[in-house]
Amino acid sequence: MSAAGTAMGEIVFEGVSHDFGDERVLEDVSLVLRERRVGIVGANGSGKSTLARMINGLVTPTVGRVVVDGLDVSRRGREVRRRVGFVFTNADNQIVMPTVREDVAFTLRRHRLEKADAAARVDAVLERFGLTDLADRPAHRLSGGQKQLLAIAAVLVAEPAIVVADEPTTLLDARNARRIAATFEALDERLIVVSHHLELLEDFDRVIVMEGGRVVADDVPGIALEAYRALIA
Ligand SMILES: Nc1ncnc2c1ncn2[C@@H]1O[C@H](COP(=O)(O)OP(=O)(O)OP(=O)(O)O)[C@@H](O)[C@H]1O
Repeated sequence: MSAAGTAMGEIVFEGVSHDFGDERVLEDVSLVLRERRVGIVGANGSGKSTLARMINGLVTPTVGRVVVDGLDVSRRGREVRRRVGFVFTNADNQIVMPTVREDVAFTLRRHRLEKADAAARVDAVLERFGLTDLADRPAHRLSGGQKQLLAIAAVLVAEPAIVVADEPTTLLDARNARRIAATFEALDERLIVVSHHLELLEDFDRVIVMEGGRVVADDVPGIALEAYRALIA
């Protein structure tokens, strides 16, 4: 156990509530996530993104605490963010460099890699996401789905220990959604995915169902997704 009282490899929510102004958007969430792939589902506005953003300290709890690999996210955000890669829903928010290749390479700027090693890693990730032919294109002129692929590539190139992805497949066609599903399947990194695309989560290890800021189901996908389908029917 670490000094913060939680083990390495765990993401822990301890009695977490969150208010935006007068609105309570998360209410007393306690979770210990140890599984390799965890899905989060729920209706619009149920608190999924807020929960996901807490894992790398983009949002800090009003009450309670979030601890990642023994690090309290509210106090050690910078260290946590080195371990947790975050893929945003709106890929435009994540694109920072002019071209596709430069944008992916930008993630590695502080990794102190040899130039050739960094270039090889960038090339490999571009290939993996079918972006090689687009490498020198202006990133902002890609299609919405291509931008989503770029956003995921730009996070994975750093090989973070944990990947949190907030609705990463909303704009993807069926082929690219399958590409992402296969990529997630093959990832060694731990993965937390918020999604309305329920098939993506069917092979996950665990699915959490949010409703009105609370966890209302938390189980293997077969059971949790059925509970969610019943909830929204
Ligand atoms: N930065 C913010 N400031 C104020 N209110 C916010 C902010 N972010 C989210 N909220 C509110 O918090 C509640 C939960 O939002 P959240 O984005 O976590 O839901 P969600 O389950 O991810 O929804 P969706 O499926 O629509 O993305 C909503 O009522 C939303 O309006």
